[in-house]
Amino acid sequence: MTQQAPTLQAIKYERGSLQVLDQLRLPFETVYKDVPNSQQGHHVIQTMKVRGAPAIAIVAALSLAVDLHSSFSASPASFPDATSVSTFITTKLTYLKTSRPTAVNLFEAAGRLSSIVAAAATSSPPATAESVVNAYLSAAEAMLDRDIEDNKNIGRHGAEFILRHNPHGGDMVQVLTHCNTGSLATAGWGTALGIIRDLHTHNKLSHAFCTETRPYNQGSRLTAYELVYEQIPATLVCDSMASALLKTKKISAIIVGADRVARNGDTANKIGTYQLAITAKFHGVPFVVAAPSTSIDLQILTGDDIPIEERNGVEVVQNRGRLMGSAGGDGREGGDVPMGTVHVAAPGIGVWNPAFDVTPAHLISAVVTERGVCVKKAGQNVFDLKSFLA
Ligand SMILES: CSC[C@H]1O[C@H](OP(=O)(O)O)[C@H](O)[C@@H]1O
Repeated sequence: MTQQAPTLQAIKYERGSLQVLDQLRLPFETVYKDVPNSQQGHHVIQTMKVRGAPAIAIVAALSLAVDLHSSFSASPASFPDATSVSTFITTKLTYLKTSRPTAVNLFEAAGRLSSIVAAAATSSPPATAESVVNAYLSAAEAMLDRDIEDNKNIGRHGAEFILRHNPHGGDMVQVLTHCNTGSLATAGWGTALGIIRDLHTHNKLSHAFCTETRPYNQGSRLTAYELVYEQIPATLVCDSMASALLKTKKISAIIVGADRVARNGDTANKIGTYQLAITAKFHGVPFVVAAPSTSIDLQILTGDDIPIEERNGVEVVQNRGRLMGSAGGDGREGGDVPMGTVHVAAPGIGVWNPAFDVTPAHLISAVVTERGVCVKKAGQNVFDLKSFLA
């Protein structure tokens, strides 16, 4: 077994304090940004200083935890009873849910935390403001360890599946992944990248390929950073190289994350995922979606109903990186764009910038969760995730 290097930490939390690694500044600068309240939580999520479906939910919940802890500590009189606390929490959760629309984890967490708070506020013996505050803090804080535990299980289940379904045989695999699904998208270890970590830890990974993942470059800036940091054998490819890679290299599987999986298995994930699934099908390569069960939205029957975030076109026409020969970055401190942003497109051109696309279930080989691997029944083109999660 390969010695596990410490994985990067996107989120630093202790009661009363939250910091997030500013991912707009990676891989060139490691800067942690304080998140003292829900408004800043909304900001760091919306500007993608922190991103990744699980991380979005966790940072939203913990930004409210810090907000609630400091507000209650500073002025207990502002919270005369349990109802005043639950109203504060519900209002802030409603606001945090407006930060980004596609990743269902944020909405699942908000719903679950609201239920916990409502139960605490109506419990007997009669609830107090403090008892409801503590109920929220405990539930929000538990998300950190739970996410890491889920990701370790996803890694184990996914690695077993990929080794068992390697189209090239043998006990070592080469895989391709898209976007960033590692410690920078979660509380730690990661989902699709967690599978890669598990394979590497057990000496079953001969090589990992990652796409740059235009336009935000989660692959070249974040996944490549994680892989290099942990000395996992890896190669960066342009998004446009994926089909040529599958044609010329013995790729055992394509592994991706998910922002929202519909009940039938249709999956919304980073833009570019759909075309990877198409080329995987063409080349007979297993296409594996890795996500915690909190990314599965049983309320949505098919991918047609998944809201797809469209982001500002500036993210397409401006490239991110370090200006060569510069002191590093564009000189703006704490801006909402990555360091060294340069304009790379003809001024005046129109831009379409959907942040996600939907991969239909019939192109997906398996949905790997912390509970195990869901596959389609023989002859079926869709998954039955409701039964799988029952
Ligand atoms: C485990 S992260 C899941 C998912 O989130 C990423 O999107 P974004 O970077 O815009 O937050 C990407 O789609 C990942 O696959």
